[in-house]
Amino acid sequence: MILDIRKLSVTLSRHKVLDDISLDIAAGEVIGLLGPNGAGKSTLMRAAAQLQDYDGTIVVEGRNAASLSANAMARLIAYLPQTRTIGWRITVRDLVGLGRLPFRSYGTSLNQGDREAIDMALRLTDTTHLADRIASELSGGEQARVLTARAVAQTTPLLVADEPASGLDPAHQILLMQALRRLATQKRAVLVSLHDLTLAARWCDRIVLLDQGRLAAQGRPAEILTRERLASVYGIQTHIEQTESGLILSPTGLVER
Ligand SMILES: Nc1ncnc2c1ncn2[C@@H]1O[C@H](COP(=O)(O)OP(=O)(O)OP(=O)(O)O)[C@@H](O)[C@H]1O
Repeated sequence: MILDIRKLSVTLSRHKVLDDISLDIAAGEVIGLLGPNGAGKSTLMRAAAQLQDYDGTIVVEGRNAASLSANAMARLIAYLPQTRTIGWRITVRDLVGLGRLPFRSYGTSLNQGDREAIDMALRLTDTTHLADRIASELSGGEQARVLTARAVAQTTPLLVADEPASGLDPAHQILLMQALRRLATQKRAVLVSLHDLTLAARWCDRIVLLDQGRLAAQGRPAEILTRERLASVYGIQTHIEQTESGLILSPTGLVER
């Protein structure tokens, strides 16, 4: 098991933001973390990356995450936060290269393995042609892809990505999901939060659905993303169609409450 979360609870300003969440992620899996705004997705991801205090246990690759050093954690989990604005003048290649820091001793230069990881991350995110540009001068979607590349370059067993598809054009959304699928191999896995139901249904092995800090359901996309459940969790009416390329889910309106 790559990630094992047991009885995770988080309380912020006396408000229980996550309540008794248990889930595990095996090697090879892409897990889609879904739920309405405020459901607790970012909080769960931040807790998994040890950026958030919590109650419960989080085990990464058999090791209790709470007892790991920051550097050891950075070799196990790459975390892509939701906010993705680049505030400094740095080239794209140098920024993506920051993903290699956990593997380098202070003051040493990039080795062949580092350069290969950076090139792979640039390729997977379709940012190779941007490598020599100043990252802060890129468009919003380009900056988002570059920051995804930085996390990919970390080559960790687990990638935790908070809404990496937001702001991307449709082609780059598909490229991103293909890249996440490619990253999930026998040794690696991905936890990704998404608001696009079709992307989640088509590209994720499993959906974990949060609702008001609780685990509403988890399982295969077709089992979880049903009209009834989407109505009760998101308050939407949804047109669902099974096509040759997979499930398509289009929200068509709001449920009258
Ligand atoms: N510091 C804080 N103090 C109090 N409540 C907080 C704090 N940070 C977050 N929250 C609350 O925790 C809940 C979960 O927030 P979180 O960001 O995890 O949701 P989310 O599912 O990622 O939402 P979104 O889809 O909007 O990104 C929200 O109700 C939010 O208002």
